[in-house]
Amino acid sequence: MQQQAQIALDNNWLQQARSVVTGRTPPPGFPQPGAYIDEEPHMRVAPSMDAGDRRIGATVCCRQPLVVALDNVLSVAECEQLIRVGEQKLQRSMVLDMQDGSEVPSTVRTSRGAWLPEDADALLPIVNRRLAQLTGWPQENGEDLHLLNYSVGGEYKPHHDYFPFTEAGSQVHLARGGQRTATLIVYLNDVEEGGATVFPKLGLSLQPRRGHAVYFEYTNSLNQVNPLCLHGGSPVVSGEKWIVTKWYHQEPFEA
Ligand SMILES: O=C(O)CCC(=O)C(=O)O
Ligand SMILES: [Fe+2]
Repeated sequence: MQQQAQIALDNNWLQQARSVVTGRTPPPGFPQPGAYIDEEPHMRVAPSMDAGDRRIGATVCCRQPLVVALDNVLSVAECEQLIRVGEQKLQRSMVLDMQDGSEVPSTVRTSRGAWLPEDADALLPIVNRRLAQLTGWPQENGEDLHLLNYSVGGEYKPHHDYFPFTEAGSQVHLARGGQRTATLIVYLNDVEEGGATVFPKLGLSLQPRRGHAVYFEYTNSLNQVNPLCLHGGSPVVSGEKWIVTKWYHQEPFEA
């Protein structure tokens, strides 16, 4: 009896949620009570995927939420070139202040970062096109690639890439293309020791390998976000770590 009432409540909520969802993006800040509802993943995963100018191998690490390990995303020369393009511009990494949405120096993220705008180098349009084809997200829904460099001890403590709907500071970011939906992290070098990308709630850990990548999805069509996608970059023990991250949004992203 108790259980039936619960189901009726959930269905009712789902109905309400669907009725407000018009087109692809629900109203900004639409509150999402209840558990995350799994949907068909956005990325069409196959063991060997056509990314336009090369084939990329994919291994599903987790189905719900979708986490995929990818190999051969960038060549050795491309990894080196992306580091060269961005290394002059590296700055101490920032995080969002959840009160006002401004960027503040982070203790959660001890790394240096730089944005790689599309016009920074002839390689960027090639890579952006390839990643869009691979993931199925329109290229314009992606932010510019973001380069990160961690030295020994550098880490990115477990966090979510989405903007919490309830935080005032998220609103300015949600206004630029809606919620983030998916993340692709490409490893630009092998890390001697440490530096794995970890998903503590999924029991997953991926060791950086040059040219390989990890991709994951965390927002559904009801505008809910999946807390199981908590992830972080564990501390580098020896060597250093270079990555580029691509964040995709529900709608075209306005820089
Ligand atoms: O360094 C990592 O492995 C994780 C990076 C990350 O979470 C991000 O760039 O959003
Ligand atoms: Fe992240």
